[in-house]
Amino acid sequence: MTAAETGAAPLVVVHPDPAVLSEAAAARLLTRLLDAQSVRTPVHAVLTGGTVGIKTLAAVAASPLRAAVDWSGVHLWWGDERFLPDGDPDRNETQARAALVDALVADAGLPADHVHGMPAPGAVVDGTTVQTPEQAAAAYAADLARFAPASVEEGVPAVPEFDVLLLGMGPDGHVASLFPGHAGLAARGATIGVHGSPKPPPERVSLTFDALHRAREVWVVAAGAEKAAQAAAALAGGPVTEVPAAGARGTERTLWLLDAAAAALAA
Ligand SMILES: O=C1O[C@H](COP(=O)(O)O)[C@@H](O)[C@H](O)[C@H]1O
Repeated sequence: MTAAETGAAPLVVVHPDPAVLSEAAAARLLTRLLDAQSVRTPVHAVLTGGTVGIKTLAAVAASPLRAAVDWSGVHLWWGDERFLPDGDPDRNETQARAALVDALVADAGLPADHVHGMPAPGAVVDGTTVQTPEQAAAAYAADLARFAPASVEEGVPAVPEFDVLLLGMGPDGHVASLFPGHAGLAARGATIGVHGSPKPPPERVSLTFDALHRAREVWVVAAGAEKAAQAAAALAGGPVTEVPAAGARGTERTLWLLDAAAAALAA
């Protein structure tokens, strides 16, 4: 089975513009966390970088509904990270912290140790200094494994069954840091170190498709005419080697949340 045939077929929701898209995605994310908390705790959410991803977090921060979530029972993860020093403004974590995460820790009861950022260069993890994307990826895989179900099938990576996993999509069709033509598209295990990213910075850390596919719900959020061709190609089924977003699938639901410009070429 190919990545594009794994999991739930995509459902597309189109919003008129990026502002409404971000507000709607934020409302949907809060509702998803609430619904998940009604059946289990803790719940696990995977955040994304990118334009709409960060705007969505800012909309969560501004929403009165965020008080309805029990943040003490939420774990936050990232789908990918730029391998840059801690606090660098181009890190997805830095942007997410500024938009939402730091405020949740400061005043909404989100425990600081529930914020699972991908290790930056120079971070010390279990006594070892992280110097390469591969070392960061291995450390992140170990953290993910702490929250995996007690038993997983052979070949399935030890990661939580994420309740919701957000992904932005680049104009080249990349999701997380899984880029067209890169060997990482076929990587096994939970995480990979990435070199030679066509979008700066060149070094990154990413979840693999195997890990993304452990999410109950995968949501691709994208806006703008420059995303339209790859959105249409992904929704038409790939191939994943050329359009990685085609492989973004959740076990229970795959949602594409687009603005009208990004959806313009989709059938
Ligand atoms: O580099 C990245 O880019 C994508 C998409 O970003 P956008 O600004 O074109 O929306 C993002 O999803 C990914 O997390 C990030 O590392």
